[in-house]
Amino acid sequence: MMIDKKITANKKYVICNWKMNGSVLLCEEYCRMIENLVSCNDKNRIMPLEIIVLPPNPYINIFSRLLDNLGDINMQNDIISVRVGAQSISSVDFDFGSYTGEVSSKMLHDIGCSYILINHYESKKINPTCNSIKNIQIKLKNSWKNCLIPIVCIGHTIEEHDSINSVQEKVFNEINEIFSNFDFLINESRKNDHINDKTFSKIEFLLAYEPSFTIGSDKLQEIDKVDVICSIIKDIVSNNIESNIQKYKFNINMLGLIYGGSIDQFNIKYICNSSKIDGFLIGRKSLDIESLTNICYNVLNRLS
Ligand SMILES: O=C(CO)COP(=O)(O)O
Repeated sequence: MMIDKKITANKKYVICNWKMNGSVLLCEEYCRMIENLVSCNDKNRIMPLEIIVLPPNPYINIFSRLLDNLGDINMQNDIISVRVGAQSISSVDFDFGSYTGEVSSKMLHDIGCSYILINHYESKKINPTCNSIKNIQIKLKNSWKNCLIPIVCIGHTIEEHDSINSVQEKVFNEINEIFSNFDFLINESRKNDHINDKTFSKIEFLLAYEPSFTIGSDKLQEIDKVDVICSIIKDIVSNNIESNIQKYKFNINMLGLIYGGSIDQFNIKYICNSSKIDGFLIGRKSLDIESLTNICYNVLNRLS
């Protein structure tokens, strides 16, 4: 497998997955943190940082409104931008209807979400049926249809982790399964009344590599291994789905590869040095403003 250094996103990401945590107070604290980050940031940096916040659904709108109140924060400083997303969408293949308890991607787009987390290990554990490959593909299609950018999680278990070959096989199979039917998904996603070839010229997604045994465990995977696996993943994407998606103006050089699992304010200093990683998916430490600020500073200072 060749390591392709070209495949690097043109910005860096810190993705804050609150999981089933948060409060109005946390929304307010986040806004203060963002103000501080922007005001302290060196405006001459070349690599922009996008902070993506994924609160539980009841807080999405509150957080977005508080963010709006900050004014032109994203304009003042091209280097740091903030976007909001959701942690899950329904696998029901409709925008509206009698589906008690379900939330569609159309609704999430309506309240200002830009991103949607798909195929997260914890969601799969809690609700395997709703996260079958068929349902993941429905979620992908409906995200694109409603202009949401999917953050697609992939990973492997501790048993598979012991051999690079089994990791490679697992991530290869998972990526290929999820992105099989690509033509069909894209064509279906374009059936939205408001979207046609002119307005919907680009397919975007982020891939998040999260080994399941590192999630919530305080065990960061060895950085050398993360580097190797991230290279393998970028190779798999470029070898297997790039040709399929070129016609949809998907730019492989823009693919963001995100790493997640027990990132904190200490280990970020090391893992930040990886040239293969375009950003981080953070769980517990995204709830701790001091740690998160520290993580953001490290990403701003190290990744380039
Ligand atoms: O699952 C994760 C982010 O989506 C990682 O969670 P932790 O950072 O708490 O390990």
